[in-house]
Amino acid sequence: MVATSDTAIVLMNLGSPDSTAVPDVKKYLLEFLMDKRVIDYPWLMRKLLVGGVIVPKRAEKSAEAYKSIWWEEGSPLIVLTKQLQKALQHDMEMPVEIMMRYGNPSPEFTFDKLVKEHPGLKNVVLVPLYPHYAMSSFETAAEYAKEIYRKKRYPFALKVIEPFYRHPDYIHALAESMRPYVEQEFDHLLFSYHGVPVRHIRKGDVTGSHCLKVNDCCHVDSKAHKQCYRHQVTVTAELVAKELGIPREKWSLCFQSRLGREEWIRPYTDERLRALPGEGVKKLLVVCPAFVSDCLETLEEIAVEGKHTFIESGGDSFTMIPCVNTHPEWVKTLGILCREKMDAVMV
Ligand SMILES: C=CC1=C(C)c2cc3[nH]c(cc4nc(cc5[nH]c(cc1n2)c(C)c5CCC(=O)O)C(CCC(=O)O)=C4C)c(C)c3C=C
Ligand SMILES: [Fe+2]
Ligand SMILES: [Fe+2]
Repeated sequence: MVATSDTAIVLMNLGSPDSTAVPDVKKYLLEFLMDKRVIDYPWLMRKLLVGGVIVPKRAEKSAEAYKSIWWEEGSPLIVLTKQLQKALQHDMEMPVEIMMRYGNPSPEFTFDKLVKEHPGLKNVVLVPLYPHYAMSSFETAAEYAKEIYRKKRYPFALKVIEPFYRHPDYIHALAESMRPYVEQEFDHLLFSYHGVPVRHIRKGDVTGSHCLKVNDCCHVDSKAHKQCYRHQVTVTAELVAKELGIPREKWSLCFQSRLGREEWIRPYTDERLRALPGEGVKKLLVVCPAFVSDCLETLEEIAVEGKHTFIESGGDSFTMIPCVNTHPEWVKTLGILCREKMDAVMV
C-alpha cells in the first residue's frame, strides 16, 4: 500500500523493443542509434549511417537475438526493471515508477501518470539505472528526462541521482550478489563492461589533457574522473574485488558490445575470451556490472556467444554471474541512495 506522499521515485533504464518483430526492433534501433549521445556524428551523417546502413543491416539479426532471450512476460530488461520497481515499492512509502530512455514506458508517459495519480506531487527523484557515467548511458538518460520535464513544465521538482560506481552500499550489494559464485572454485574472474568508442572517452575529458593522455590515467587523480567511464568501471572492479578478497592476478577487465569500425576501449571481451584458455584459465567467471538488469548484452552476447567462444578456445567451464537485478542488498542500496538524495535537497 502506498501512503499519500509529495515525493515519488522513478527508476530509468535503457529500454527494449516492444516485441521481437522486425518492425519493432527497427523502430527501437532507430530511436536508440539516432541519439546524438550514442552516435555523435553530425545529424545528416548519422541519419545516412543509421537509417541507411546500420539499422537495415542489423535489424533482422538483432530480432533473432532478442527472440532467443525473450521471456513469456516480455523483454528481460523490462521485466526485471518492473520486478525491481515492485521490490523497492515494498520498502518505500512513496510511489515508485519506471521509465525507459528508448521505447516504452517513455519519460512523458511516466511523468504524466505521476501527475495524474498524485496531484499534490512536489518532488521526483530520478534514478538512472547506470552505476557509471557515460555520454551514451547515464548522460543521455538524465538529459533526456530533464528535457521532457522542462518542455512539459511539470509542477514538481526533479532531482537526479548521480552515478554510484563507488558508493559503499552499491559495492557491497554487487559483492554480495557475486559472493555465492566466487565461493566456488574458479581460475579467473572477468569484469566485462559495455564498451564505448575511444573518441567518447576523449570527448568527455573535461580537462582536455587527462584521459588516455596521462600514463595510467585512470589511477592518476583528475577532475576528468567525474565523467570518465573508463575510470569509474575500473574503480568499481577494484573495490568489489577487494571486498571479495580476490587477488589482483585472479581478475581482469574487458569491454564488450562494440559496434562499427571505430576503435573502442580495450581490451575487447571476445579477444580476451579467445586468449584466456591459452593463459591457463579453464574455469571462468564473468560479471557485467555496467548493467543492473540482465538484458540482451548479458543473456545472449555473454551467456551464449561468449560461452561458446571460451569453450571453443579450450576453456572447460564458463559461468555468467547474473546482474544485481532484484538482489535484496541492491534493493536496500536503492532505498539508501533515494533517501540520501531526499535528505540532501528536499529540506
Ligand atoms: C554506438 C553504439 C552504442 C554505444 C556507444 C552503447 C553504449 C552503451 N549501451 C549500454 C547499455 C545497453 N546497450 C544495449 C543494447 C545495445 N547497445 C547498442 C549500441 C551502443 N551502446 C545497440 C545497437 C544495442 C541493441 C542491441 C543490438 O542490436 O545489439 C542494452 C540491452 C537492451 C535490451 O533490450 O536488452 C543495454 C542495457 C551502456 C551501459 C552503454 C555505455 C556505457
Ligand atoms: Fe549499448
Ligand atoms: Fe579517464
